[in-house]
Amino acid sequence: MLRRPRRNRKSIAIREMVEETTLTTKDFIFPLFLLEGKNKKIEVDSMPGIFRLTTDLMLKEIEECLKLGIKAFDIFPVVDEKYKDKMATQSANEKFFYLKALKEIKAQFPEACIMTDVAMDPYSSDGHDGIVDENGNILNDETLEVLADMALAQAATGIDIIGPSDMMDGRVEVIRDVLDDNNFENVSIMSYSAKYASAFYGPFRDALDSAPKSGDKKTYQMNPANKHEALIEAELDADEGADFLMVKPALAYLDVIHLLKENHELPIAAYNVSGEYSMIKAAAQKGWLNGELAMMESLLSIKRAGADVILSYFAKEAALLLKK
Ligand SMILES: NCc1[nH]cc(CCC(=O)O)c1CC(=O)O
Ligand SMILES: [Mg+2]
Repeated sequence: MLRRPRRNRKSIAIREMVEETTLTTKDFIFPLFLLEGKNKKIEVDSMPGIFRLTTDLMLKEIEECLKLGIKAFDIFPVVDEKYKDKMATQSANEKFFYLKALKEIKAQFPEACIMTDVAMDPYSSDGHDGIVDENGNILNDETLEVLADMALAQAATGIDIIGPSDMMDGRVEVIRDVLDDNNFENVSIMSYSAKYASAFYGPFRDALDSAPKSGDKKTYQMNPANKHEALIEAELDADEGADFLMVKPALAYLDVIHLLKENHELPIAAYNVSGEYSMIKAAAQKGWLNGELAMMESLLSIKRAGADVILSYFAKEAALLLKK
């Protein structure tokens, strides 16, 4: 035999030498769930090890993560039902707890990269990412105004990256315009470009209590059957001024991550979503698979597929392992 691929696997030294993909803590953005109030920490039942935190405790968590080398965080507010309405009004109220918290976090850790989510669902009494009319339709262009106000209010807190996750058409352009018109030309946009209508968001909707009150998100989030349509979404977002293109979820969509990486020069992000986290956690708790190995293999596969940036609830655990 002239060629024996096993020779390049014969020792750790050689295996490491020929390794094609290296996962590092710098790849991660750690999503965090923000609670109103003080000194409260509530675990998400369907996401063991993930907690909703009040601002004071989140500051401590961010400090710990920074020491581990995690430099970027995506912050999602848990909004009490009494603050929700049809127009997601509280999303742009500078006195509302989440905007005050963002300001505090950014002031305390200016070196941290703070990302926020733009979509109506956490603040909406309908639990949808856009405005719902009397017939249950999600209104695209009317929603854009709400998203622009929300993005501007978030930018005013000093955060670094706006993450539109709503899948309305044209929102990247509208957000870019409003940011630029208000001297926030240095605030980045990480667009959820190819965001699929996925069952894997279930635990996240538990965490925020943000599930749609009626219907589903299939008229705006993408059909899991479609790959080439992701190229249209990505091209539009790139043209409209996005700084990053995101694919979400990650593991069931590695082909889409690869496709976007091959076709775009912009950095590609992938969101390793809540359900992907919970599946591994649940199986590990049952002793059905080795949770640490499954976690690292999944994260590595997302990077190998072409992701430059990985949003993952595993970020802290993986950073601890990578440090060892
Ligand atoms: N638009 C809100 C939003 N932003 C991120 C996620 C999901 C993240 C996860 O599952 O971890 C969702 C849920 C949804 O679209 O229903
Ligand atoms: Mg789009």
